[in-house]
Amino acid sequence: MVEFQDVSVTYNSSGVDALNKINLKINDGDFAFVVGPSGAGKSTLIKLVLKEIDATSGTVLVNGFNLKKLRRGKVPALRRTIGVVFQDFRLIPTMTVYENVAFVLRVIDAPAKYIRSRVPYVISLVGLSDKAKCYPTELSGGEQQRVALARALVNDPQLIIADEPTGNIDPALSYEIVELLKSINECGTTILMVTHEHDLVRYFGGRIININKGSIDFDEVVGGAQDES
Ligand SMILES: Nc1ncnc2c1ncn2[C@@H]1O[C@H](COP(=O)(O)OP(=O)(O)OP(=O)(O)O)[C@@H](O)[C@H]1O
Repeated sequence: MVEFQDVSVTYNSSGVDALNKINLKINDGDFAFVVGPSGAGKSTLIKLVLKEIDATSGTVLVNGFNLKKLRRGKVPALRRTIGVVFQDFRLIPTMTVYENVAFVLRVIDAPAKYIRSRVPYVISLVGLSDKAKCYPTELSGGEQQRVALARALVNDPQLIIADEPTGNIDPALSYEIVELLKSINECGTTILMVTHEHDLVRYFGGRIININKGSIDFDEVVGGAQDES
């Protein structure tokens, strides 16, 4: 669950009011698109959820943590409840698909036996079992993003944040990535997807949160074009 109560962010360095008294609630199991023009405050919102920055005022609650009260030492515990997928994949080029995904579990000292069963399972969920031994450079952009998704999923997070996940891939493959996020969401994971791609949002529909100049000017569930066909 993600909840923003009257949250504002002013960046000291620029004096910019990036978010202005935002109120927002995303329940467990929701799927929401976050849209809005460049500079609207979308990345600021994501940085708050990950506690990369703190709110200037207001309260941010994420997966049972009150971020204002969360001490530095507890931030890794918060972040373990969240999987993040970035536009530029951020895979480790010297590691295979399997190793990229396993790495997340190794860092948190997961038992080797668990890693051996969990990693192939998650790789199969994203349809890449036959590529497990490949290196990122041997994969298409869409496949690399699937690996990034497997890596975000492997720790069984409550929430996945996908920050422009389709920004670097072929438009036709973008739909597959969102389908995959949808199927992950159907298994109970909350998904927050930031995107500039209006065609995708129109096609899938669902909850759309539009941020404009630091304020939410639209937060509604709309039907998608796919529902009409
Ligand atoms: N670290 C920072 N220091 C100072 N100002 C910042 C910083 N990060 C963002 N801003 C400003 O805050 C406002 C919101 O920026 P933000 O990055 O959240 O927008 P965005 O909606 O994610 O944009 P984009 O779609 O281009 O990524 C902008 O005016 C931006 O210039």
